[in-house]
Amino acid sequence: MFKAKAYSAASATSPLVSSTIPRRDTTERDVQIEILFCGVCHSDLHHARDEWHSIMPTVYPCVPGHEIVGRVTKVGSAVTKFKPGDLAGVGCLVDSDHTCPNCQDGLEQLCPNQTLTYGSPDKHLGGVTYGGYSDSIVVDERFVLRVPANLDLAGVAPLLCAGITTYSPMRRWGNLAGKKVGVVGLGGLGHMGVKFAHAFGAHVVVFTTSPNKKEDALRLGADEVIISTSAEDMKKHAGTFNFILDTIAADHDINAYITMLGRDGNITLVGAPEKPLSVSAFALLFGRRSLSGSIIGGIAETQEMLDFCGSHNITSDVEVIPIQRINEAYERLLKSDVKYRFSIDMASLKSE
Ligand SMILES: NC(=O)c1ccc[n+]([C@@H]2O[C@H](COP(=O)([O-])OP(=O)(O)OC[C@H]3O[C@@H](n4cnc5c(N)ncnc54)[C@H](O)[C@@H]3O)[C@@H](O)[C@H]2O)c1
Repeated sequence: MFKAKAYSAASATSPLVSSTIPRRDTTERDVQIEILFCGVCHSDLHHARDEWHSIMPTVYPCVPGHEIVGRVTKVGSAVTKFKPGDLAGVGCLVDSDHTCPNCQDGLEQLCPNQTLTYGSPDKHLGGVTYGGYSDSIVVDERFVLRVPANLDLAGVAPLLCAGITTYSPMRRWGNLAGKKVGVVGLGGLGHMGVKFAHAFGAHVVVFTTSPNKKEDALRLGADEVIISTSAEDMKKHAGTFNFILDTIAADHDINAYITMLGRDGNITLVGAPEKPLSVSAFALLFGRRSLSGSIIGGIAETQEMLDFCGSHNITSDVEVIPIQRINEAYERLLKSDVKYRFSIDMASLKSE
């Protein structure tokens, strides 16, 4: 075991502060990574403030962060995929049972015995797992991703969660080329959804409550923008979408978006608001529409997404911050005041 530097929260109402955490020594299959950048996902904030208490209560102290990119510093004797000096990525998962039907199908994100990067029981050290707001992490090589060398690393980090979370459901819903695809909420996930839908050849429409995001949405790859507070705008597009990705982090009227779908259209929820949403049966019945959920993606698919980003030159639009500004970043995230993801430069932790 060794000590790593990290930022942790001691309770749902305390700020994140500088601390030290234990990390395990590399075992046979492990890769030790010096973390260079870690994205700030809205899930980090939900977790740090225990907003998902009824589903998965937070154990304190907690260290969030599951959009990790770094450089390998050490590998165990049985590691074959990585060597010291390689770039490496880690997303939301660091282990699974490898034997359940979901794992067998490469869907580790659905494994009932998965280990999340933060907040899961730590099989090695006891306590819970600690995430990427830290200078290092030790992970089983099966959960470590190869990072394309041509991409900006600060912008790569968010691909490990925001990227795969939006890529996976769009891939699952088939060939989107020429289809009318909506993205609801232009935040960290939403802006990646726009980039992927555009790269897949869809006609991309962004729903946003903020008229000032219109220009950005078009720059990111949207073909049209709907200001969702305009009843007239919404009415014009009702019943015309093939697929909609809903990334909203807070309570909202999902029926307004369900009725945007055409026949057999699907709306997939990736946003995870604290409170249940109210769904109108009639909005689904008319048009034989469907509502689904999706959570990150499997490891093979995450690698596929990173390789796709490498060949299409796709990264997240980031504002790079030092770790010392993380609490302020959370407040700004709540006000949608970030274009479009904070990425923490972990070199800032060296001075702690
Ligand atoms: N399903 C998954 O695997 C997965 C993975 C990562 C994050 N998430 C969840 O997805 C959600 C979004 O995460 P993010 O990191 O993109 O957050 P974010 O804060 O960057 O973006 C959320 C967006 O929702 C918009 N929004 C908030 N309230 C709204 C409202 N009432 N009406 C319309 N728009 C509204 C905000 O303006 C913002 O653009 C969070 O709940 C997060 O926990 C889910």
